[in-house]
Amino acid sequence: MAATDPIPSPTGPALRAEGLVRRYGSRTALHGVTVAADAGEVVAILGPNGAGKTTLLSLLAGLQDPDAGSVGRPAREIGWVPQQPAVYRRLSVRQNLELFARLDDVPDAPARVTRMLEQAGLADRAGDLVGSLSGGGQQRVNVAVGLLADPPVVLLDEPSASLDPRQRERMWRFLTGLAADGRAVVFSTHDVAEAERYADRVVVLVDGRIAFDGPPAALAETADGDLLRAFVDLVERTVPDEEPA
Ligand SMILES: Nc1ncnc2c1ncn2[C@@H]1O[C@H](COP(=O)(O)OP(=O)(O)OP(=O)(O)O)[C@@H](O)[C@H]1O
Repeated sequence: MAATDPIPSPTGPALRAEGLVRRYGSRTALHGVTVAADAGEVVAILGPNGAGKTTLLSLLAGLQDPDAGSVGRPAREIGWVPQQPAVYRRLSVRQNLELFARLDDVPDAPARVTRMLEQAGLADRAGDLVGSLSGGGQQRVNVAVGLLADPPVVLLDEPSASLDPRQRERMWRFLTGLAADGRAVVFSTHDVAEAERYADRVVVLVDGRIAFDGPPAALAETADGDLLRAFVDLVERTVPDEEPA
C-alpha cells in the first residue's frame, strides 16, 4: 500500500469513500477500496485497462451502488464528467448548458450558464452548434455540464482520451483552475505522463485494489525517478485474482 500517506487537511477531505466493493456476477471489480480527495487537490486514479477505474468513479458519483462500503458525500454534490460526451451536437453550446441546468434544477441558471461559458473558455462559441466544435471544445462543453451545479468535487473519466496535445493542455488549464478555486478534482487515466504532470496525488488501481497512494514523485522514486517504470513494476508485481472461468 501507500509509500506516503496523504497529508490530512484541517477541514477533512472534500470526498472520502471507504471499503468500496463492487461485483459483476462472479467478477469482483473492486475489493474494498478506500480513497479520499481534499479541496484544491488534483487526484489521478491511474491503472491499466480493466483495473476498475470507471467502476470506482461511477460509485463515487452515485451512478451505481457498491455491494459494500460507503461514499461520504451525496451524489448531488459531485460533478460527473463521463468519458463519452453526453451533450447534444445539434444544439448550441449555450442551449446545451441551459438544458442541463434546467434538468439539474440549478439555481439562478442563466447567470450560472454565463459564468460556466466564461470559465470554460466557451463564451465566444456560445451560439455555435456543439457538433461544429473541435474534440477539445466538445470536451470542455462536457466538463462544463458536469460543473453546472457548482459541485465541490468533480470526477472525470479519462477526460483527455480523445484530445490532441494542444487541446489537452487547454483542458488541463481549465481543470487545474478549478482546483485552484478550491474544488477537489479526481480523474481516471492510464496515461502515466498525464498523472505525473497534473496530479498532486496518484492512486494506482490494479485489479480492483489500491497498489499505491501518494505524490507522483514518491512513486517515481521507487524506480530512480522514472514514474512509468515504477508504475509498470507495480502492475507486474500485482498477481491477478483467480477468477472462475
Ligand atoms: N457492467 C459490467 N458488467 C460486467 N463486468 C463489468 C462491467 N463493468 C465493468 N466490468 C468488469 O469490471 C472490471 C473493471 O472494469 P472498469 O471498466 O471499471 O475498469 P477500467 O479500469 O475503467 O478499464 P478501462 O481503462 O478499460 O476503461 C473489468 O474486468 C470489467 O470487465
